[in-house]
Order: sequence, then structure tokens, then C-alpha cells
Amino acid sequence: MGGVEFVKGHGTENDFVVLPDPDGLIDLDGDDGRLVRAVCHRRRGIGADGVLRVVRTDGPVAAAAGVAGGEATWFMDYRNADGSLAEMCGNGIRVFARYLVEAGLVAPGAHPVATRAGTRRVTVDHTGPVTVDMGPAELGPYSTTVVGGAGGVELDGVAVDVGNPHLACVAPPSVALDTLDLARPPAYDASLFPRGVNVEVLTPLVDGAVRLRVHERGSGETRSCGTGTVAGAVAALHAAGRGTGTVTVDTPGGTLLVGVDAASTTLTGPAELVARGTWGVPVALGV
Ligand SMILES: N[C@@H](CCC[C@H](N)C(=O)O)C(=O)O
Repeated sequence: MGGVEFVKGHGTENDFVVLPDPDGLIDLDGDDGRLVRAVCHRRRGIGADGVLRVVRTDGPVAAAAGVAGGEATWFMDYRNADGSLAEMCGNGIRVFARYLVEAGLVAPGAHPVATRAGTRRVTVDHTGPVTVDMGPAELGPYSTTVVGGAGGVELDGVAVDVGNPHLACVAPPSVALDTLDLARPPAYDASLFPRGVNVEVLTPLVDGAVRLRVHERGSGETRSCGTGTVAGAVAALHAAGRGTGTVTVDTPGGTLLVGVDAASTTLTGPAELVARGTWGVPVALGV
């Protein structure tokens, strides 16, 4: 019986199936990402918020994605659970880097990893927290969202580009963060976000910390989102009249640390590999 080798991992409970595919032999695009949807399915598949394909930067997958490897040997080819592509994944890239170390593909240390949003430098060892230079996070226009469907809660937010699109909403104290319905896709201004958007709701900055929940484009509500955490930290600092600082972000899945300076942002948090095996691809997928 054939199958696909995989590793399962998570970063603050944002979970991923890692697919080692150095030469890009697996077809992840066929039938609008049906293979990705199948492997991420929580009952019929392995279950995950997304897929991290580990593929070489000098092969056809990176070339087709328009990714210039530069000094990076490895390209994180990220897919959301619904099969859609995303430019960047802040929790995923830490898991990806941990996989590279555990697989012996890189030594512990600082390494460039290619993504659709550009190359990111990741500092990783075998067990400790992983730090990613996430690049600049660009503040955009203010906008609004409605969470919880028709008759839901309207919130003001600000667009933040972290390589992928976010609408980060610092909620007033009258909004009970824990009771918001973020399972349903929040409404947003499609003219501002033509490729969709990840929506974060967070508490105002108090003593350098916020609490944050997220609905991710292509995956639904997740326990954490690394790029969303950076977007939330930037929005919280902005709401407090600041452009730089360090923010501790508590998500339902765990705690992350974000650094924001004038030129760039950093994200530090855990990355764990929890299982490995062979996925017996459903015959109907014809793989
Ligand atoms: N969970 C990720 C973000 C994954 C991509 C996102 N859903 C999108 O479509 O932009 C993270 O940790 O950053």
C-alpha cells in the first residue's frame, strides 16, 4: 500500500501536517486542493489547520510559486485547511523550522526560510522557543467587521499586512472576548480585502499584554495565529499611541511574544512535533 509520509506538529495549538516533499512530487493543487482538504479533515483525515509542504527552493514548486530562494534552501509551501494558498504562517514557520532541525536538514541556529511573502530568518534549536524575524508589519486603513453573523457584534479594526492580510480589532471593554462567536466567518469589506482576510479580536494593551482570538481565512477559528498575533500586537501598540514595543499575546492555545521596532517585527513561541507516520491516501483521491 502506498501513502504519504507526514509529521504532525503545532505551535500554540495552531496545528499542521508537515509533508516532506523535497522535489515537489505531490500534487497539492489538483481539484482545488482536494488532497489538502482531505488530510486536514478532523474526522476523515489526520486533522489540521493547514499543511506545510517542505520543498526545495531550486525545484519546480518554488519556481511555479514565483519564490526566489536566494540564500534559502527550503520553501515553506503553506496551504490552509480548505486548500487555499496563503503567503505566510507565523506559527507554521516555527514548526517548519523545528522539522528541518529534527530531520537533519539544517543544524540548530539561524536559517533563512523561503515563503510566498519573502524570506524569513528563523532561529531554532531542538527543544526551545523558536524566534522568527517576521519582517515589517504595515498598518493600513481602518475598517469594520461583524462577528457572529447577522445581528452579531460590530467591531472597528485596522488593516495590518504581515505578508498576509489581517483586520485587527482592539475591542472596547464592553465586548466580552470569550463569548464572541468566531466560528462563523466574520463579515468584512471585500473591496479592502479582495483576497479575504484573517480577523483578530483582542483586548487593549495593559501592562504590555493582550488576549487575542482569531478567525483565519481558509481555516476558521483557530487556537492561535502567529501572523495574527503580530498584527494584533501592532494594532494594540498603535491604539496606545505607540509604534514600537514588546507585547505578550495570550491566545486560547498559548502565549507568544512579539517585538515591534521601526524596521521589523519578531515572533517568539513554541513549536512541537507530536507524531509521524504514513497517511493512507483515500483511493478516491487517486494518489
Ligand atoms: N495560522 C497562520 C496563518 C495561516 C494563513 C492564514 N490563514 C491566511 O490565509 O492568511 C499563522 O500562524 O500565521
